[in-house]
Amino acid sequence: MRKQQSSSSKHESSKRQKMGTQGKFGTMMLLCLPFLTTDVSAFAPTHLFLQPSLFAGVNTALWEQRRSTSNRNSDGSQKQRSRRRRPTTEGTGGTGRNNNRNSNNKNGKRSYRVSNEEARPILTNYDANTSPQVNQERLHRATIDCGHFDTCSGCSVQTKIANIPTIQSAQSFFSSPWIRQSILYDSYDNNDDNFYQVVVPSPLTSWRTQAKLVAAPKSSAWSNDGIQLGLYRSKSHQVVAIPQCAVHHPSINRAMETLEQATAKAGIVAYSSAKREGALRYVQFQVERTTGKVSMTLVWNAETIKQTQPALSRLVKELQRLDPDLWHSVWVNCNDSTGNNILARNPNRWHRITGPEFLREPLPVGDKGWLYFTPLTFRQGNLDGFDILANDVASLVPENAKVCELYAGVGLLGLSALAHQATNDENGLYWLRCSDENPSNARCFERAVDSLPPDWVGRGNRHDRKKPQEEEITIAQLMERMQSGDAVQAEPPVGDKTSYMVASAAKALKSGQALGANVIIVDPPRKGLEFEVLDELCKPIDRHQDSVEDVSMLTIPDEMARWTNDARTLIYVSCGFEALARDAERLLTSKAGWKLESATGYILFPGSDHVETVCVFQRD
Ligand SMILES: C[S@@+](CC[C@H](N)C(=O)[O-])C[C@H]1O[C@@H](n2cnc3c(N)ncnc32)[C@H](O)[C@@H]1O
Repeated sequence: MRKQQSSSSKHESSKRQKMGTQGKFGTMMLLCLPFLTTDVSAFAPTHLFLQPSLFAGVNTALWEQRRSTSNRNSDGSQKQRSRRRRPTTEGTGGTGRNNNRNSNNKNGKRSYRVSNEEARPILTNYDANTSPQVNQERLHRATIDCGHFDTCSGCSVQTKIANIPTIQSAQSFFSSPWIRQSILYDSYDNNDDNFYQVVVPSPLTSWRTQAKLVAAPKSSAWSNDGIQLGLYRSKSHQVVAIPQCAVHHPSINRAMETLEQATAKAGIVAYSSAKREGALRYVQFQVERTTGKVSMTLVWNAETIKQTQPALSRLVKELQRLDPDLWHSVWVNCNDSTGNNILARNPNRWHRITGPEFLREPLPVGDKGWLYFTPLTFRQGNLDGFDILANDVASLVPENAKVCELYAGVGLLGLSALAHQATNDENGLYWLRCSDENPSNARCFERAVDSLPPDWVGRGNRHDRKKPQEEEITIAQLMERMQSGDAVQAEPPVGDKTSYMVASAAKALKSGQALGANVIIVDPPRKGLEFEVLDELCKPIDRHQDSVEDVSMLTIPDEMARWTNDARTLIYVSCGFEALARDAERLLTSKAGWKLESATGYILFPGSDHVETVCVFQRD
């Protein structure tokens, strides 16, 4: 007989949340196809189809108010902020990492100190990036001032950076009469135009810690005098060089210059799509902020690593000779396809040539824990800015919540919520279940959880725990199993409170990932939620469905289950406003009972026509 679980709610701290059921989380890891590719359309500016209304200025007051209230204890006192200044940081202002890369070597280039293994830098720039005055300055007065502005397609504005079509569309959307009907009554005065807030959570320049660039021949003749890197000119295949790009982290510009020199020395030829010959197609640079070092992925026109030789070895040698301190790691992605994908998706096409596998970034909340990334995993383009967004999302999650995070990547948002609770509240999250379809994330997640205090993640001594999997399995093997339709069962790789499922969001839901969860966090790709996920979220609550946490405990057939039945809060993080508008419209016009509590636009890519939006939906 299936066991029914009882509801328990220890805390009254959240006015809206009723806690779900107790119990342990099921252990299945489902595997499915990863989508690791990025389309070349990512190089072109985004297009919006919503009609912009008159640009009427941007609002920030509510965001500031929400931030200050969410950071208060139940008695109204200010919660203790965990972002104490890092003792090892010299000087005033700036982040620990900035201070870590402020000296010059004899070539006039910055030299880098690798941070001490034990010292974990914290967000010393948190206060500046959330200051209302700084925000106003960034929105209205600051300029990007880049020499490439006239020719480069990357930026569309240099000043008044919120004056972009996407934000105009968002303002129009969130102030439309029907949306006003859908706003949670106590969060908003209907006559007030300030519901939608816009903030700039990082400086306007040097924010880009990840860049994908096109390789083109340096001279017009297709000779081997090296390559130049840049972006496609708008609506063309002509490449514009951007050596002094003002929004790049300085390490990216330095890496561009070094790679260009090295290709000339090593005689590397850029790929020509017209002739279908040449070697280097694209390059991805990812900066590890604490060290300023760069992980570089060379996208090579080859099927196998063997075909890259001996040119690749010559190039890597040259890179090490020219700037040995710069490189964190060098990877090759063998991509000989004729399609639009920048990166070949098959893990067998990825090869780590030098350096460590993982890039490490401080968890955005608190002063403990790390996040781990590889070039095969998704990583935000503006990590400083996303740190603020993650803090905001974390503070929206009620105490003792059961959180299901879909499209979780390496678990950045969910683990931030866990750290926020552990740092500020007595009881922390009840549990956190993350999932993503890319199998490379699971190991990064496990490492991140391993870097947290054991009691945060619900285990005694992490060194005593049993091995997560009996058999060692590579990403390529996982991929093969998924392609043959197999699912792999494994013990949860991490403590009792946290787990990771490798599955599409739709599959994760239908295997019970959100059963019992009162909070769901979604951060889908630009195209928005999968249809099946949206469909589930649009179903009204079935009051007769038992609140259970595991599919095996359902007392109804799976086909009749409502897989998000326990969710009362939905936090939707969106990088594609058009898709968000579509999904929000469906959620709010469905019978699911969702109301919109808040909508905040984060200008995460200052200069470009892009806004990241966080919408909070609630239902009783
Ligand atoms: C915008 S990223 C967000 C990741 C994470 N929140 C972060 O900030 O690092 C979107 C994630 O969705 C994943 N993804 C894309 N399509 C998916 C699908 N159908 N089901 C599950 N995950 C998917 C990608 O692998 C990627 O990790």
